[in-house]
Amino acid sequence: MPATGTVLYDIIAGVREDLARRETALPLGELLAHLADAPAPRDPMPHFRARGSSVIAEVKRKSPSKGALADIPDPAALATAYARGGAAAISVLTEERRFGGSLDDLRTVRAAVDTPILRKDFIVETYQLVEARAAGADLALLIVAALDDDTLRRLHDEAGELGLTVLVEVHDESETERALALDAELIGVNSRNLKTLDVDPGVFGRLAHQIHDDVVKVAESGITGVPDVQRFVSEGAGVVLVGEALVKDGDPEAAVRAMTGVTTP
Ligand SMILES: O=C(O)c1ccccc1NCC(=O)[C@H](O)[C@H](O)COP(=O)(O)O
Repeated sequence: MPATGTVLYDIIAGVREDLARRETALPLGELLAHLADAPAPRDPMPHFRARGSSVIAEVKRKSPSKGALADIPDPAALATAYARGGAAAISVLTEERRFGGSLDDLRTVRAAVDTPILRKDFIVETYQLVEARAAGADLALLIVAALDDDTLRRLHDEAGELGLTVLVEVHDESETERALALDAELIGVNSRNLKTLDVDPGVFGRLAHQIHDDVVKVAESGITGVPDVQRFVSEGAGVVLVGEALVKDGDPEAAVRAMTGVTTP
């Protein structure tokens, strides 16, 4: 649903082109057969609900806002470092054009760690949810700004039927109300406006007040270290999602460990 001319609109246009090619090469009926070979989905929620901050550590090579971030020639090695550092989940960007990711990255990470994996992509079709599960993902991202209400609810329900935990992502009050209407158990507040790329750390604290205490709140984007985690935890975050700071860190294992278990002072 994003307005034409926004970054999010342009990303989704490319996603739809790439998705159409994959669907032609492997029709949904054939893809569905692959589900039988997928490992059972892992439930991230007990770790997310544990006392102190949990970290979703992201595999992210580049982005529209910052360009090239890290080559990541060995995503398995990075994911293993994240897991050793105590990551509650690993987010794998699978969008190719703007983030340099792929489903092969997700399959590689799946083979390397037991940690729950989030497929971080711009999901607009059922096919992408089935791809995620078949590749071994345990969570999928649904961006409220990218979907109308009917599609959002349908994809949310389909993801649950596939055994995927859904991270419903919002950036303003209206999108938060739409996420709450889904009875979402996991809501991510992205400090980054996906239409303009502006990052406002104040968004989380503003929207957290709208979100019920039984919903796990994830603070996403712009997190550079423990002070940012402390701020978001003090505002009600149970989970932080971190990409750039971790892929650029010389010791991602230690960086994840430092951001884990942070409680309000
Ligand atoms: O990161 C971007 O530039 C971006 C642009 C448009 C849509 C999505 C984008 N990022 C996806 C994310 O939400 C982040 O990868 C994630 O929250 C981690 O953010 P960071 O720690 O700032 O890399």
